[in-house]
Amino acid sequence: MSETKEKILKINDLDITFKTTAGPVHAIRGVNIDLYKGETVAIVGESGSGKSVTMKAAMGILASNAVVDSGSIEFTYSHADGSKETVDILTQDKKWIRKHINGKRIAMVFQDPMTSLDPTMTIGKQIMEGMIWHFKTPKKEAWDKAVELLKEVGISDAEKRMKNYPHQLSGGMRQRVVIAIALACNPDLLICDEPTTALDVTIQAKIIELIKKIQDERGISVIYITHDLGVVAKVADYVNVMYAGKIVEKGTIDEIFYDPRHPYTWGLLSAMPDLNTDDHRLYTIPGSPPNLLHEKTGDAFAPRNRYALEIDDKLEPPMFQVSDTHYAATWLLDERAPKVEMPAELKARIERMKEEAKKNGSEL
Ligand SMILES: Nc1ncnc2c1ncn2[C@@H]1O[C@H](COP(=O)(O)OP(=O)(O)OP(=O)(O)O)[C@@H](O)[C@H]1O
Repeated sequence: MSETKEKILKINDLDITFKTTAGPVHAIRGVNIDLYKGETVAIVGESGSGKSVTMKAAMGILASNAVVDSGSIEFTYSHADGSKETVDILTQDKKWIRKHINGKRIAMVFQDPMTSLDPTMTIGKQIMEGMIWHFKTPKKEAWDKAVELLKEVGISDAEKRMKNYPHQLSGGMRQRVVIAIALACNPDLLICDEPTTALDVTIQAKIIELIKKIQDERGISVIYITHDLGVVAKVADYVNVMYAGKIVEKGTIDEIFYDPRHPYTWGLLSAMPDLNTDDHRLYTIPGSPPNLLHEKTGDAFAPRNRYALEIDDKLEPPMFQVSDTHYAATWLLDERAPKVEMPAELKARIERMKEEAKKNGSEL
């Protein structure tokens, strides 16, 4: 990538605790993420790892019991005249964010289109709404733009579809409408939270392709939140693996898939369905994610880690650098650690993935 990359989002040392009646829940612990124009970053991890809270913080829509202990979220967006402005989302009030950022500069596509669509409103109206509210676009112009957007997301008979209600469309079509709504105000950043989980496999692939195509054409940046590494492989330039509120490994897509260093990433990769073999016995990472109400000393992953060292119970591992772009928080990377290799089955699987990629002439 060139040196002139334009930074869109910089999440800096983010730390968030939720106040609950049972005590403080330390949900986000020192998260750093950088995102550049036109690139895609994936955040992957099991349920409860902190993916959604991180993204809600970036959109300024944290729950009212959230306390930001430290950090900043610098978002750079473009004005209509092309000029740029950078704000720290965490210091802006909610009203300002609703007016200037949400749905306008940062748009979101959620897992289930039915929850983001209003069942009582035609899809045309729902696409026009943001343009009219944020930009005071005249109705006729908003209508024409909405029809264009429906065509852009691959909906035929767009004029007719404008008058349909969500229940008159299939699941895949509804998600296309949600994408059209997200694009209506020409955002700089699209956040996709498990956008294909509720859809069947062939539709999933089509929606992923659509998001990619739109991203290329419009040069927008995308953050994918998912627990599905299969999706990550298809979409991401960079991957952040989260565990118990912390990024435990980050790297380019090739580094994470071909040279993973954290035992948790090994577990996630081993648990990925492998379409290239007949072996359908799926590996699962033993145990379950920690209860963040009870903070543990040392590495939060240690109780589930068959490669844990003695130090893991005492001291949290720092981020060890593997390359300019690749980091992992595991004591296994300390020079004093015994030499531990990833499981042999995973190694074999990675070799198969490489072979497959070579055959298809793609990077992954
Ligand atoms: N309002 C809240 N009050 C208390 N705890 C919360 C609140 N919101 C989130 N949490 C906690 O923060 C942690 C991270 O949650 P988060 O929703 O970000 O996980 P996730 O990785 O997005 O999971 P999923 O894949 O299930 O969406 C969890 O332990 C969750 O229980």
